[in-house]
Amino acid sequence: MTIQQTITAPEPPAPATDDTKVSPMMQQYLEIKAANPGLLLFYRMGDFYEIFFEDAELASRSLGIVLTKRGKHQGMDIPMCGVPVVRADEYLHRLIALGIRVAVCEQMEDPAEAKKRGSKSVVRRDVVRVVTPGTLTEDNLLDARANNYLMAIARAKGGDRIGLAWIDISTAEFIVTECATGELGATLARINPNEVIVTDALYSDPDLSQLLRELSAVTPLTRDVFDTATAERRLCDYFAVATMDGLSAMSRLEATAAAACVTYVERTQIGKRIPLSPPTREAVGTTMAIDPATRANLELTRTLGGERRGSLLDAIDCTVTAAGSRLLAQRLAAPLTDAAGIARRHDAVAAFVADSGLRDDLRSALKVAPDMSRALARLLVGRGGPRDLVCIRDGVMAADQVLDRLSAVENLPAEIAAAMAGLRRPSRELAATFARALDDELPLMKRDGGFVREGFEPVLDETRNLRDASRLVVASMQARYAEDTGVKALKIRHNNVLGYFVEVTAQHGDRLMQAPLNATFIHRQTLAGQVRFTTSELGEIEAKIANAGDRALGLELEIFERLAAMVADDSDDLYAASHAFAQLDVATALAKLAVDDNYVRPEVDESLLFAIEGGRHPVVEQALRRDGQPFIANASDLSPGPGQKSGQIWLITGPNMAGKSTFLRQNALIALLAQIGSFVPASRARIGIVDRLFSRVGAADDLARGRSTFMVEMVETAVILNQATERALVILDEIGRGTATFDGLSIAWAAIEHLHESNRCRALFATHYHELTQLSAKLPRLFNATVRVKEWHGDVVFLHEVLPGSADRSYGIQVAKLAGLPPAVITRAKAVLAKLEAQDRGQGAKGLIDDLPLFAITSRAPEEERPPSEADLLMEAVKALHPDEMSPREALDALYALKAKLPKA
Ligand SMILES: Nc1ncnc2c1ncn2[C@@H]1O[C@H](COP(=O)(O)OP(=O)(O)OP(=O)(O)O)[C@@H](O)[C@H]1O
Repeated sequence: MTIQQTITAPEPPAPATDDTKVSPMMQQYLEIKAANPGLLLFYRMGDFYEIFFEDAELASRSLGIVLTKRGKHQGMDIPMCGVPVVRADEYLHRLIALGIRVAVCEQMEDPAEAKKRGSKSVVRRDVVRVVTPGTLTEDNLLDARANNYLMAIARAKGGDRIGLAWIDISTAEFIVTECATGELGATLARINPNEVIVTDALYSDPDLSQLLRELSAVTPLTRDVFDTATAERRLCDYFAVATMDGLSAMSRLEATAAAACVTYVERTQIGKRIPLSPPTREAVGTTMAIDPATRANLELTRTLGGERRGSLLDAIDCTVTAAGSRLLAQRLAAPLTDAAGIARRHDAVAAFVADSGLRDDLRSALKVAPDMSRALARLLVGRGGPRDLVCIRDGVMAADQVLDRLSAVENLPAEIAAAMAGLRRPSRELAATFARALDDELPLMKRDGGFVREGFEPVLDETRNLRDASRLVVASMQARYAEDTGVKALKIRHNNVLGYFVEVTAQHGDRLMQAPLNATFIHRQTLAGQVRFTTSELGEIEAKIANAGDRALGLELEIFERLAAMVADDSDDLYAASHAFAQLDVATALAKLAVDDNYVRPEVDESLLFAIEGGRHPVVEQALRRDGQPFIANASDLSPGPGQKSGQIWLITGPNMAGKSTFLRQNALIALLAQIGSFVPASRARIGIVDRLFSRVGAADDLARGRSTFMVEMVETAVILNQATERALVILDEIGRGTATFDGLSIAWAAIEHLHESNRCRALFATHYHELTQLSAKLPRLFNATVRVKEWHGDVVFLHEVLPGSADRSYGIQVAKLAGLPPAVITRAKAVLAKLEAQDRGQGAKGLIDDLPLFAITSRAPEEERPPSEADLLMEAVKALHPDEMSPREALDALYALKAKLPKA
């Protein structure tokens, strides 16, 4: 869903006349609202964020909270609703999920301060932060297992190239790249940003609007954010450097997008500088291209129903840390295409497969290691708490543990050695200081105090003693007052309104209000059952306690800032260590998966091989295992045959439910797993790098985009036939089934010829059009395979074995019977089928193969070259006539001339 919020500020208030008087507070609200267009305003009033006008209506609808009224504006009621500050995160989370951006406006001074300026003065307020889906840092607003990307898309006027930059504030990642407009969809699908920013103009560009509107949140911004002329300067300012040359080489478009990202971050974080790594350029062509339809069809990170459960990622994710899970998802989104890089990852997995003790020890250590990167990000933007500091301390300590364990092993592969180098980077002194400074029990917020360990800072200890000693004084005072007044039940209590006060039950109240006790006890409040007093002595001690308490808190906050500054100084090294943890987590997790599910190391090289022995489907296998069912392993071989230069196409026929789709998908997933650096579910796999993966499987309507099932199928097929090259792997399942039989068969027929002659890629093609198997007689790289079933007393038994050959029938009626169609329908269907088959006998497609020349030949005879027909000539002659300029005689002659051109009967 795309939401471009058009929350408009209410009309600015008219000058105050008697009936349109605007209160000073409302005046302030309207000014702040007008300064923050397009944002829903959370306006802090005491313990609530209040929301007014149209914002209130939107919030009430979106959050299901009660809409009330508060006062009047220009004679009309002001709609209002409120969110308690303590629950604000929960509500923010829901608004963000709907793509609504929120400006949080806080009270910038104590109400008492405002009062000093006059009784009518309004508390100073300001927007301290804009909360948007792509700029979150709070743990409770983020999905721990997924990256949270903000992406900027820039395009030069009239150009075809697009500059992209994306950042994850919570991990400091900052990446830029460029692509052609046509590749934008695939790139967006790969990165899967949580928020995209574009110019207003791009947002309404007809070429891109469809694509952009399908994203979860798109924020159109004014042109200045994407201004190319100032891009470099804005980047230099952000990174506090004189020139970007030293940071990274970027194209102008990339720099424009990168600058848009930092400007947007600055605008949303208001006054806080978010630390980001300098932008790195994503190397073009180093990852397998997978278009959005293929990602969706293969259910890589979500099932077609939108769930994580049941997806490939869910099946292979054995990571034990959130950062590891995020890295695995990133790798799955962008499999590598260089054999050396892939081998490096396989080496690491292999080392952990071979040494189960090492694997288990590391996993146990990683399990308790905290998510340092997100704690780091919070600390760096000034939103961190004491628990984030502890997270850093524990992270560095965990790094030592992991290093200890790894140091005991010899000859570790390069990927693990690199991770170890990352773990060594953070300063150990920092961890030691933190260990001395931080208490065992920690409050969530730094402003609650009490997180610095006793003994760390002598001045703090002294101040705390003073505060605590004064508290003891209060206790002894209570005993003395009880004695002096003779009221045993006298208590000294504290609340925020009265501060410290003496409380007695109503029956003793009078005594304290009379001489001589009234000289000491000053009456403050009478409640139903109690009477409350203060004394000057109590006032003094209260001031002392408050002072000492305030000073202790002030000292603690100073210490907090000192520690946070140490983190900031060491942030690059801490990020490196955090990434190293994630790398180790992914490598050990993939090793565990390989061992538990019996995966092997694939042999990946630059060839065009694709030979899988004993291949299985990673997700279906796990599902069947849970039901106690075995998965039948199957081989495939799309490698070029002897004397051939290009890979093969397998045409798979077989009954419904036999396992064709499963077989197709498993081969695609094996290639993908191999290239992310994982072992694969097979007994042996030899794979020549796949640079592009295409799949067209299943059929689904896309009514939201106004496309029928058949249209979706054809659009996706068109992409494949237009783009697949020799290094691609193509999976096509039942092309043409969404239309009339002969249309479908013809399309499938022509598509196979095109794949074979033009694309020359490795491909798997499943179909129920058995006529297509004839094509193997003409196409040397087309190989027929079938999924075996057995017929048993009229029923069908699925064996799920893929073998050379072709199926003679689809057993559709037997499958329908299994599905529970009424017996009468089954009997009737059998009769109809028998009749149809008898009629069709001898007239099938067998003749076609001889009658029709191959695709390659037909394509060489373009339509324009045929001689004009008589109808064409006639049309030309009619077009040449100009009736308005003709005399009746000329018109009659022309009519005779036309008649003469008609073919003689
Ligand atoms: N190799 C296998 N081993 C065990 N069970 C399998 C295997 N392949 C498929 N199955 C089971 O058979 C079911 C049907 O498989 P699949 O959807 O791949 O069939 P299909 O031939 O594509 O059917 P249709 O032509 O009706 O679309 C799967 O859900 C799975 O449970």
